[in-house]
Amino acid sequence: MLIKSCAIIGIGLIGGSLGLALSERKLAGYIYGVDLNQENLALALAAGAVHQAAALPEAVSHADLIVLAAPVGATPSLLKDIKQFLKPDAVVTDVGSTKKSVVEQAGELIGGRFVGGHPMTGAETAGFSGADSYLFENAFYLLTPTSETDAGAVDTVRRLVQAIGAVVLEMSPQEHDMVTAAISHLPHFMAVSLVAAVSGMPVGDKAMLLAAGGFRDTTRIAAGSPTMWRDIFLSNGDQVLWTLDYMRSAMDELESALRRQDAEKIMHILSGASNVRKKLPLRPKGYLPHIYEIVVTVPDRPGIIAGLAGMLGDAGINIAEIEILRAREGYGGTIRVGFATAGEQDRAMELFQAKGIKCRRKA
Ligand SMILES: NC(=O)C1=CN([C@@H]2O[C@H](COP(=O)(O)OP(=O)(O)OC[C@H]3O[C@@H](n4cnc5c(N)ncnc54)[C@H](O)[C@@H]3O)[C@@H](O)[C@H]2O)C=CC1
Ligand SMILES: O=C(O)C(=O)Cc1ccc(O)cc1
Repeated sequence: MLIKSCAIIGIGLIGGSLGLALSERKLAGYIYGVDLNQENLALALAAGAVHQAAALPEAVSHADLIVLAAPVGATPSLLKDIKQFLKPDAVVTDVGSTKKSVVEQAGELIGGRFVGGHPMTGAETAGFSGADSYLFENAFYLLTPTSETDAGAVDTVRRLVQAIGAVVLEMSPQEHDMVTAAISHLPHFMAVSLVAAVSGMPVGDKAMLLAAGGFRDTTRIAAGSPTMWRDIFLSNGDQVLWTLDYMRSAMDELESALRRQDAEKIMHILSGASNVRKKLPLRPKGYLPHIYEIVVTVPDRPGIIAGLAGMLGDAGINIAEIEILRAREGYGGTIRVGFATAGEQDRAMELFQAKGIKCRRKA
């Protein structure tokens, strides 16, 4: 056990997943859940993510660790609310998607015992019903201590984050907000704008009916919680606007090449993006062990994944990772299967090939 008593304020997707991860791994002796939403509290209690649903004063006054996991717009008033009830040596952290303003406010209100945190993992489903105790496994978890932050408090949060299976990266709140504006907030801005733009076109209704592949992939995150994303945009407005300047120049460049019918320039831009996209790491390379992968193409039939998993299981081959890369109704799917060793990868290839299943080694 790392923490005797913990209070999670906001027991939705992230707070709930944290509660599950802490309780299943027995990392916290007692977990209080605080939320305005009674349904989320009841679900969290029933699933064992918290031991007790409590009011904020009771939870905070007993807790050694307080985790703020409500949307970032609620954090400033929560910091004020918890201040008067904190035990003298309690550590406070948050999971919010933006860091600079929260870390500044927390520094003023709470001092060095606040450690800014941000798990780089999640989903577009809000609320406890989407909570998952494995959410943090192998995910980057950003911590943003400053020169004012207490080293012991950082150590407490770092050990807890590592214990739930995440990979800690430390950076300044300012750098955090620039990086996440680029890889998370700008993509969300673009996904939302893409949905709005296409819905507003005269062909919008028919286009939505046919939307598949590219449109679906590019807009998945637009289904995320409007409350959460409103707060993120408002709290990181300057950095999001800064990334939009880059976005506009990139779009202008492609647009002007198109207006000029400049095939060579268009090709150059497309190839450049294609090369960068293909090299995106699937997982934090260098932090986790190498995974030996194969890609399997199978018909779209009920039970097909269970069939593949069963064949591997019968042969004593352990699956380290499995991911559906593509699944189109009626067209079959492509599945990436990862193994811990090259030997298991070889044996899986032989097994599938012997059964006539289309597969290839992933480079
Ligand atoms: N959803 C995601 O993929 C990720 C979200 N985050 C951050 O995590 C935080 C929580 O997000 P989610 O769990 O996704 O949202 P959620 O909507 O699933 O959960 C938030 C919970 O906070 C509660 N809440 C709101 N105001 C409150 C208040 N004043 N006092 C107590 N409870 C309150 C809500 O009732 C809700 O149950 C946000 O700051 C978000 O930016 C960070 C990483 C990923
Ligand atoms: O659904 C996804 O792909 C996400 O990227 C989830 C997410 C949303 C907000 C964050 O601050 C971090 C991760």
